Amino acid sequence: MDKIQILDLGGSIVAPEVIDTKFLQEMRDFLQAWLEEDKERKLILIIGGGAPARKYQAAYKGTEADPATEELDWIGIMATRLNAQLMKAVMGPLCLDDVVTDPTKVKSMKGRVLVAAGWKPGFSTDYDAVLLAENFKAPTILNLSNIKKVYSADPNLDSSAVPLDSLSWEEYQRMCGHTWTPGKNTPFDPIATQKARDLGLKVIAADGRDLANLKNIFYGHEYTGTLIGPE
Ligand SMILES: Nc1ncnc2c1ncn2[C@@H]1O[C@H](COP(=O)(O)OP(=O)(O)O)[C@@H](O)[C@H]1O
Ligand SMILES: O=c1ccn([C@@H]2O[C@H](COP(=O)(O)OP(=O)(O)O)[C@@H](O)[C@H]2O)c(=O)[nH]1
Repeated sequence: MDKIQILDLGGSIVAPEVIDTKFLQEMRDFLQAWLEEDKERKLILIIGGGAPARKYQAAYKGTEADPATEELDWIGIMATRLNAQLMKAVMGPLCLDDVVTDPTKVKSMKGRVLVAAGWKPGFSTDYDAVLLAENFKAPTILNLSNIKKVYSADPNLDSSAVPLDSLSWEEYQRMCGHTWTPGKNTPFDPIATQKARDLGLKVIAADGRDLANLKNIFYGHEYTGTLIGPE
């Protein structure tokens, strides 16, 4: 496991319809224990918009026949910032920096944990995670959301979709496309995908609520999830 770990935490994990405070506490305890084992370890947590983003975007969409894409993104960004502020508080003294809102400006951290939120319209927090991985020279992003694996198609729309253990960036792009729409539901967003591919990064997509599985990933044991890239 790398000394610096980039956790791209989907909003569905941090802020689902009802926030699961016990889960947040358990996740904090697990991450804290991992950090305590080695003084050189660090964590960057990038937090998605979750239910508040979708709820507020839906409210705005309800008022407009043709809602502005940028407004939808800004609403989503503000939700990521609220969720990130919550995560920063949950991490307590491990996190000494303010929540990051421009990933291009940050190249170091004071604490053991850095928490980041959305930056500007045009992509999701997956892209912000890629920019932070680039700045901190981390080769892998752990993308944690509400799915156990990436499937051959969206399993919620296609019942014949099969789970995949690994795939290349090219295969992933063929499946999830190249264009961005606010609130888009894909395991990794298309803009982030192109940048991750260009940088030769790896992404492990896994279920963020399964802490036993997360432990397996952190400690290099066999895990349930999908490896995308690096080719
Ligand atoms: N090929 C695919 N494999 C798995 N899930 C997919 C795929 N394509 C689309 N999805 C959708 O992506 C969703 C996960 O993305 P998202 O809801 O944005 O997660 P998060 O909010 O946790 O980042 C799944 O619930 C699923 O509906
Ligand atoms: O840098 C960013 C991050 C987020 N968003 C917007 O905020 C929404 C919620 O963020 P994200 O998709 O990362 O949250 P998640 O789907 O993981 O809950 C996105 O759909 C975008 O509309 C954005 O425009 N720029």
